[in-house]
Amino acid sequence: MRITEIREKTVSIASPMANAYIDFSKMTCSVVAVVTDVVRDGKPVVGYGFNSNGRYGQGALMRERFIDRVLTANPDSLVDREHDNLDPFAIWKTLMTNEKPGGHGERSVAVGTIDMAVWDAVAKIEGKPLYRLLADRYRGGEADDKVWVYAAGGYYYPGKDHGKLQDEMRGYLDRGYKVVKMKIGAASLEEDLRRIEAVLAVVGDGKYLAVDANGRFDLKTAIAYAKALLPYGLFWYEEAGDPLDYALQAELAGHYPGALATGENLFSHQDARNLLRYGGMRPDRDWLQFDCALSYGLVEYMRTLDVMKELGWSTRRVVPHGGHQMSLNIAAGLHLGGNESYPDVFQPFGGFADGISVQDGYVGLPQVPGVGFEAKAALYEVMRQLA
Ligand SMILES: O=C([O-])CC(=O)C(=O)O
Ligand SMILES: [Mg+2]
Repeated sequence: MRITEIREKTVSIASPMANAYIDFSKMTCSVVAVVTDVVRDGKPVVGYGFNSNGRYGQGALMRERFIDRVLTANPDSLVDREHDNLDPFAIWKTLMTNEKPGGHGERSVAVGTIDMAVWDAVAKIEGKPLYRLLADRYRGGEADDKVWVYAAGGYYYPGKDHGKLQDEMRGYLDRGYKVVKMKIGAASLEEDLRRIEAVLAVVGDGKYLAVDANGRFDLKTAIAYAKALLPYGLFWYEEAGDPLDYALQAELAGHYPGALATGENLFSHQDARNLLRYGGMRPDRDWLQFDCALSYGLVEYMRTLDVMKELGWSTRRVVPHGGHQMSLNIAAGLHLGGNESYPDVFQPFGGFADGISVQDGYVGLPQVPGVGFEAKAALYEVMRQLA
């Protein structure tokens, strides 16, 4: 049993929208295919992955370092004998040969994307949906059969007025979502409050609305927003300041008794541990948003979940960033609190399997082997072209 080839390509996920920090006019992501010599249903098993959004494609790193390490390793060293399958942990270790500690980012995206494709292949070889495999191996067989999801959008677009923002949010509620998320921080506080009130007029109550500042604010601005947001009783207030500014995050918590969320731009279990040690995050109300696709994949994600456990956090406090099916599988299989969803943006990568609707804010998973990419036709069309 061996990996015969790893292919990658960069695809565009460009759109005119912006959050408080970047616009997406040139955004790309990597798509990866891990081709194996294992045959199922008369065809070689191919695992697929992609790297979520926001960090651009990482094909150069894959081509220059990572793919070769796997293809030149002794194939027997990458096999999991106990399960007669590929070994994602051994492959991860091979990928990370001669990589120094620290400095997580870019390479964590390259590795996370390949790792996703490896797990997709592993679940296909085992003939199970990935979430089922994860529950069987790591949670005594107990999987969640549906996952809480919220609809993320509410971006700034040229010419987008409050009416269009309201239409967008109404569209999410019509499709079964209960909680929606919108961007803040690219307008003045006064204008953002008007946008928030426009959305509240649609969703009905602050508990159905989360807001995301994408790391834009300094401490003073973060606190000014905190004071203004508090009376709305929002679902969460996300990424107020720089993702690595744990002192800001901790100080902010002292001014905001409501729920805070952050973590999508932390790419290792060490960075996650620093957030939990020094960021003042509260395990009884706050939310963590680590995204495996950006942060060295599921192998590293399990280390992050271990760190959380050591520091007194339930896995149910994690709702990953990225709106992808990989995190949906991890959520269902490893008992996370939910998952982000992009019903409209980042297509065809946003959203979940075709024909599975969101009901009362929960979504089910397709019963196909692997991550479920084959059950999302528009996405599979992009992936299929690779292998
Ligand atoms: O706008 C982005 O970069 C995506 C983001 O923060 C989120 O989905 O929470
Ligand atoms: Mg965010």
